[in-house]
Parts: sequence; structure tokens; C-alpha cells
Amino acid sequence: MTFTEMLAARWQSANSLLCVGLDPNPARFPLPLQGKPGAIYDFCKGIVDATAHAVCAFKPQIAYFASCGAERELEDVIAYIHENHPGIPVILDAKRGDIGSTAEHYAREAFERYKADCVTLSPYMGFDTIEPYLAYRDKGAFILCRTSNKGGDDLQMLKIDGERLYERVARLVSSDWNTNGQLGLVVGATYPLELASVRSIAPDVPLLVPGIGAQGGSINDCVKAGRTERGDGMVINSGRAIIYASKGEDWQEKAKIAAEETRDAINSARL
Ligand SMILES: O=c1ccn([C@@H]2O[C@H](COP(=O)(O)O)[C@@H](O)[C@H]2O)c(=O)[nH]1
Repeated sequence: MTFTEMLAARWQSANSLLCVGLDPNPARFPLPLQGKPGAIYDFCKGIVDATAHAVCAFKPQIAYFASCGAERELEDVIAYIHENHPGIPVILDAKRGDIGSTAEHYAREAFERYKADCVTLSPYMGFDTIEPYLAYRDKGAFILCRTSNKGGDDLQMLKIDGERLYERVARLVSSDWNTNGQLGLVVGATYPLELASVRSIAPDVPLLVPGIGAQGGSINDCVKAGRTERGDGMVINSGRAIIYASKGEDWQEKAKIAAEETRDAINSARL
């Protein structure tokens, strides 16, 4: 099964567009895990088990693991998801982008070492930097388009030949670059107007949408702007608001409740 098929199947079977972001920051760990050996793995496994029933995907962000020298734990967390929650795609948030010969190694890292189903990439260096990932025909890639941060304005809103740079990215990714239907776009929930514009340019491509929860984006506005005609097509990420819902003994229970509430709020907005 390809990444795109896996995602579509999961939207249906879990009735969820929610993606839980795995951004393990030891300074914010629940007290029972603080200072314990293996805490990064145990924290991620605990969050995965508590929220899996409510998600369409998990998104580990590689920087949180690499900054602690915890790449082995990242391998183990992804293997754990595949073994214990089969059918839930894993999106490795790495935001890679480099010349083709180097990109081949980043693609091997994401898909062969970590065994992710999908990766996030920057479009800044052009199509030849995306191509090596497309050689893995059953994998996917989300391309940065209109990011959730304020500084995204600096380049993404520049007008070129009558269109914004993010709109050009959306057009390329939904047509010429999407040679085998493997691509999607990253668009922040913090910019619902641009989200609507991306959806009109790219009616069918999956959108990875960070920016609800801790970043304050409106669930209702982003769902209304970004859903497809079928009412899906979105992978709406929330990290900190779910995974750090409690610092106490009840951290898994609170994460479960936060994930279910977020899934339900997304589903109400789909109607
Ligand atoms: O435009 C973007 C692209 C990626 N991110 C990543 O998503 C999560 C957001 O986490 P929250 O805790 O829900 O804010 C994080 O891993 C970012 O690196 C983004 O925020 N915006």
C-alpha cells in the first residue's frame, strides 16, 4: 500500500484527520519520567498508545531526537508504531532540501533507516532536490508551502508574475512535480485564507496542517478552508497541546482526552 492509500484508509477507518506530533522535550516531560533512563522512548510510546485510536498519523520531528543524540530512540519509536499500531502512517518531519546526490542520502535516512512512510521537504532548491525521494514509489512527501510561522511572510508572500510564491509552490506540487501522486503540501492553520487559496489550486492533494493547539490556529476556520469535497484531505497536526496536557501521573489519560477532544472538534467542523 502506498502512503497516500494508507492515509486515505486511515481517514476512513479512524474517522479522524488528527495527527499527533511527537516532539519529545525532556524539560517538559511528566514528573514520573523526569531523569529516568530511556525517558524519550517511554514518553513517545506512552503518547502513541494513549492517542493511536484517535489519529490518522503520527509526526515525529527529528530535531527533538537528534538534539539529544536520540536517533536510536527515533528508530525504535517508529518501529513500535508500525508493529503495534499497523496502518497508522508515520510522517518524519525533517524539512530536508539539498542537491540530488545528498538528497539520495536524506531519502535513505528517512525511508530505509527510520522506515518513515512520508517526509517533509523544502521546495527552495527545486524539483531535482525532491526527485530522489520519489524513487521510493510507495512513500510520500509533504512540501513546505505556506508555513505556520510569522516569518513565512518574508519569502512565501512575495509576488512573482502575478502570484504569491506559496501559490506557485502549490501549483507545481499539485501538477508537474507530482509525477506519481506522492506529494502533499504543508500549510499552516494560522493562515486560513491562504489555506483556502491552496485548496482551490490543489483540489485533491493531502495537506499537512500544523498550527492548531499551542500556536492558536482556529480548528473551525482551517477545516472549512482546507477540506476536500469529500470532507477529508487534511492531516491536522497538534503536538504540545496534546503531549504535554499533564505533567502528573495522569499524563497519558490527559493526552488521550486532549486528542479525542481535538479529533471531535475537527470532525464537527467537517460537517
Ligand atoms: O509550518 C510549519 C511546519 C512544521 N511545523 C512543525 O509542526 C509542529 C507543531 O507543533 P505544536 O506543538 O502543535 O505547535 C512542530 O513539530 C513544528 O516543527 C510547524 O509548526 N509549522
